[in-house]
Amino acid sequence: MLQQVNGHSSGSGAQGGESLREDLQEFLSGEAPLHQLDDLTKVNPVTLETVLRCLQARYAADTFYTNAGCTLVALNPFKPVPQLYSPALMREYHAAPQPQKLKPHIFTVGEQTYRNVKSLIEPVNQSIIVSGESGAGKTWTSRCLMKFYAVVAASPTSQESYKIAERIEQRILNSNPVMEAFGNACTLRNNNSSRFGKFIQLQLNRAQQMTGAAVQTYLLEKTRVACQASSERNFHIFYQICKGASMDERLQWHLPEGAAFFWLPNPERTLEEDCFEVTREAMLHLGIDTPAQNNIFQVLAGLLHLGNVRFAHSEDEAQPCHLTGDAQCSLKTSALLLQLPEDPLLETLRIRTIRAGRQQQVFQKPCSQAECDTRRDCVAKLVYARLFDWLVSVINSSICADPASWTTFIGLLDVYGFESFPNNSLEQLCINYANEKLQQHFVAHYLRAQQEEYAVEGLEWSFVNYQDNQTCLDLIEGSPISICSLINEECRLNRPSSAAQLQTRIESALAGSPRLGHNKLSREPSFVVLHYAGPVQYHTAGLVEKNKDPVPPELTRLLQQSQDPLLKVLFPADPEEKAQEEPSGQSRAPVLTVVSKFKASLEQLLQVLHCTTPHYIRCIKPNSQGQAHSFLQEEQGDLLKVPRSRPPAATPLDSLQVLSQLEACGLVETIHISAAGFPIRIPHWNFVERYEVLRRICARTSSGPHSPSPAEGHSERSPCTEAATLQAVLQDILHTLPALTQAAATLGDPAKATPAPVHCGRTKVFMTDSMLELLEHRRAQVLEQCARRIQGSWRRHWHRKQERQRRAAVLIQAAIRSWLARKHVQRLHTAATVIKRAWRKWRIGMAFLASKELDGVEEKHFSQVPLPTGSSLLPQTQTSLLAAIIRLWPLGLVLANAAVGVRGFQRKLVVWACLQLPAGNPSSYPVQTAQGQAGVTSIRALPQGSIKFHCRKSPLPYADICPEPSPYSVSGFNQILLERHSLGHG
Ligand SMILES: Nc1ncnc2c1ncn2[C@@H]1O[C@H](COP(=O)(O)OP(=O)(O)OP(=O)(O)O)[C@@H](O)[C@H]1O
Repeated sequence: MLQQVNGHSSGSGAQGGESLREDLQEFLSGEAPLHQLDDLTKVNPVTLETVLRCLQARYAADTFYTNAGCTLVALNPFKPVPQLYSPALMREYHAAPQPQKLKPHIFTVGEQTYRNVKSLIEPVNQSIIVSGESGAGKTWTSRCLMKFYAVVAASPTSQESYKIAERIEQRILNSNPVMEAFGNACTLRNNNSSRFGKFIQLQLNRAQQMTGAAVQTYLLEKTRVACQASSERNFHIFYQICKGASMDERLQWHLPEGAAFFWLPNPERTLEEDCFEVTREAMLHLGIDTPAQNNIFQVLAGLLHLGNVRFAHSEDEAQPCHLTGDAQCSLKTSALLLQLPEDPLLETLRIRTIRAGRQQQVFQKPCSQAECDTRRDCVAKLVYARLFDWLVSVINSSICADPASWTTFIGLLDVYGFESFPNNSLEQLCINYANEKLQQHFVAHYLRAQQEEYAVEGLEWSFVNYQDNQTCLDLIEGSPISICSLINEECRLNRPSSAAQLQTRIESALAGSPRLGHNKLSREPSFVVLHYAGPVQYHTAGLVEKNKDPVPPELTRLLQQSQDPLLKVLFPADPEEKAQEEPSGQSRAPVLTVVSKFKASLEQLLQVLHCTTPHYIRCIKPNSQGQAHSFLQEEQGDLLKVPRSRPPAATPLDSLQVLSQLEACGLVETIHISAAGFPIRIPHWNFVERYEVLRRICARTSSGPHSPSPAEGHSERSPCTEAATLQAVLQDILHTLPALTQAAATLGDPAKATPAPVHCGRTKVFMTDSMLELLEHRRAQVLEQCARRIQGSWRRHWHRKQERQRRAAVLIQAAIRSWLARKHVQRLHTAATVIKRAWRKWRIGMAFLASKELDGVEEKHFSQVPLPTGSSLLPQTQTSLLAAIIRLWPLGLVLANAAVGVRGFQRKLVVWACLQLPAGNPSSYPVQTAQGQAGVTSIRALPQGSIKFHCRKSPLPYADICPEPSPYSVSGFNQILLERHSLGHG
């Protein structure tokens, strides 16, 4: 379903699909992590994948029990789990006010059954059906449950009754090792595999105390006595006696140490189940005393020796087969141990007795080697099967309470799971037939439970259209024609028919059955039955013979001759039995075939189960290696190791086995039943929360009775928590669904145009996968539209924001630039002011220095300079003269120091030009130079503007240099006077 949902979003890529899937997974499964989900039906949606994931997560968290509706799924830990089955825990579950609120456990089931019995609500009797494949933990579970009842159902008031109860419980518990020793064997799949089915009835009195028990067994695999698959073993008891017998017993039973027996393969393997002492002890508790035990073990030793009796092929058909090698010795020992006459034993094994004609004339015909082997094996199987039945009857007589002393019971059915091997025969047909029957029983019960849930939610059951496995049962056991009836008919007619003929008969007679298949690729004659757990191919070869399970009457007669006390009990000389064992072709009595016997016992069992309240425990084997910490998950096709450091130890084939177990135990069927109804159950609030978007979108296009306007819808959102509003919103969403399906139809998806399979219960919305798919698809569309709108708005907003930011940036930049410019100007201004101030200061300093540099006599000296002749010069003339002096001082200097070449008039001209005296008589401006005179050597101007005459030779290096015309030209501390004009005007 999730894949389908993903299919819609495939356009958005695998990643998008994955995220949607996770999102949906999270939504459907709620917040709880998978390993915390106590009930597999709460895994939403209930698919194989999610169920496997949940089981795997729980297994990784060392949580081995999980509910699956009315079923408990038990994962085999394959390791001792401390305190998981402790008496303290038993008492805790027993004392809990609501044990179902504790963690799922077999004790929850145990306690539930116990309380049901106490409540006396019909049907009072309870049954627990423990199923699963070999090695999944059925026997373990049954054993633990028996211990649980032994603890909780034993609270007698008086000391005496306490002792009685304790003795009974001990006997019940002791029946386990005895039955396991005789009925269990080491197989490829389980070291302690039960080779029989059993139903244990724990009998309770009015005070719900365990007063006794009864065991019923089904289909013991007796062929194992004489025939074991390679790498497998015979029943445990044979190994126990060979390994555990004392020296005396070895002598008594002719079991020398290291003796080899054909029927004792792989004796070197030592298992914990090979504990002879435990078996003997338990037998003793059950009332089988030591002599009786010895008798049993002696017979078993006799059978082992019988297995060593080997026949050689006889060239002459008229002659019986000879014995090979040590066979004679083995025959002798076997006859001795079985207390049978040796010769009749050999003769019965080698010669067939035939009665023919009206007179019932007796003919004797030597058997072929194969027939001899079959007859020898038949003796062993017959003895062992009867011994086993006898043991069961002894156990029953030991543990069974007086019918008047018990009123109710709790039944424990430990039944072999569904089997499908490469080569399936009558045994698998019977086992799978039983599983089909139990599955039908389970389905009826599960559907009833479902019905109850729907009723609680106020839903009508008629929506669920589920076909159970009746068609398959019709094919197997139906009347008048079915597989069983056809096989029985072959036995009754006793006509020679080949395997191919049987196949043709079955196929032609049952051609109309939808559950009958045919494997065209199979070379062997076979037919295929489509079981609820998958198709199984049954080979027809040997089917009729196995069904007849013929016991030549002479073999029974022979065993009746035994002097052994046990064999005498097992094979009493019963005239009725004798008559029944007449050759079937001649007898008018109905043939008692394996199938008919099995069918009868199965019907009896189902009758019992129908009168009880059933409880189901499905045992699952997490891996085929029997390893702890590894769980195989089908989806990934590989080994999912809990601690990742461990190396992988299983192949993908194993992962298929995990899935097939889930199929075989009916878990897949449970899922299918869920799918036939409403596998998706979403609480109202969650539904509204997720799909409210649909309502708001659809409100624009359609106006349902509850559809508010979009604006209303918006304002309504917050009060949704109110129950009434929630209901209104829920109804609105549900009203949009027909429009959705219609839209899907117009878009050319007719599959989704079917009426919306959605039902609103009291607390949950129930729907099918397809509806969820449609809702999710529409939601994805709506979200996409919303996403587009959000993207558009966001882009617009973003662009506006960007524009605003750009403008702001420009503004900020301009402001900063102007601020910087102002700052710069300010700095320059400040700097200029500082410079100016410093400059002024410096100039003042310079002027001061300059003034100090000049001697202070000049002015005085100048004033004292004698006026030229004719001191009648006017002050104006004096000023002019002073100006001339000032203007001419450089020239004077030049001339005074000039080269010798300028003389006389030339010299005068130069002076004239220099002075720029007004035209006139130059002689009126006599020029005095310092040359040749001590006196003014330079004229300097102080910064203050006053003029000083330097009367002596200046030490300043620049005093002789012609000054620049610039008023700022400064070349020494004192300034060479340049302001000619100001001086002139001054
Ligand atoms: N709850 C458990 N805790 C620990 N180990 C377990 C548990 N259940 C089963 N096992 C282990 O798994 C093995 C097989 O279990 P068990 O014999 O009960 O399987 P089964 O389903 O009865 O097989 P079969 O049908 O062949 O008899 C046990 O011998 C035991 O080692």
